[in-house]
Amino acid sequence: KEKVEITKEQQALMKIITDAYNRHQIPQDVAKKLLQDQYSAEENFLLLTEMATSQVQVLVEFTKNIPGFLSLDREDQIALLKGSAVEAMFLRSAQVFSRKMPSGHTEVLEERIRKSGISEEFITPMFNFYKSIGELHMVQEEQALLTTVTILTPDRPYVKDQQAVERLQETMLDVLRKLCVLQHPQEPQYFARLLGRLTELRTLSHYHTEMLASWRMNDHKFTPLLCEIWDV
Ligand SMILES: N#Cc1ccccc1NC(=O)[C@H](C1CCCCC1)n1c(-c2ccc(Cl)cc2)nc2cc(F)c(F)cc21
Repeated sequence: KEKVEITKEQQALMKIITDAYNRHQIPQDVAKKLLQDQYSAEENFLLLTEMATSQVQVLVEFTKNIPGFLSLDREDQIALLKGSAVEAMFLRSAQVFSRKMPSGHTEVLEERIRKSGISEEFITPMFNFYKSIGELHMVQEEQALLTTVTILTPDRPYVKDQQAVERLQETMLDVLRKLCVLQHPQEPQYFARLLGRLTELRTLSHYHTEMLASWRMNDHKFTPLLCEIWDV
């Protein structure tokens, strides 16, 4: 049984990523808002576009703290941000949904989201993903590294130097793998399960354009930044 050990450099890398991840979170907590009041489909859609717009802004700030990201080709940096923004939003939403809440709150939150305006066909795959993320009981370092691994996906559209991105992603995957072994010693397949969620995340993110277009209301308005990032 090989002894898994996180090196000093990997420890430092994990701290940089986790601190940046915790620093760059959206201030107002949408879950609290949703638990407080019931909103119309229009108000919920506006709330979503506001959340998603500020999410993109904090994502840009977060990536500046990923060691090596700023050394990538500038156009590749943009391609990675554009290619991962929707997945990062669903990953963040899943982490918010999976947070420990007072009993009964998660059920209320789920109900409010079910009734928010999203069309029926997307509710099940979305909550299946949220619950599968919840079952992993990730520690914050794992959440931060998983988001980083998602951002550093080499095969996003328009990435020119895929090898450079691959090298960065492999560095992060190595730390994440060791962390999983150390955090979940009884579950040798935990790391594989974690990566399997990224496949589910990519599938869910393919629906996002339809999810927005089918929001139960007319005249969907988007911010200029979202028009850039979401193919709407
Ligand atoms: N959280 C969060 C979050 C953080 C950054 C960016 C977007 C976020 N998501 C959001 O705000 C939306 C709200 C927006 C108002 C109407 C109801 C959904 N959201 C989504 C959801 C994201 C996308 C798409 Cl197409 C459908 C749903 N899954 C959520 C799960 C949660 F538990 C949660 F509280 C909020 C959640």
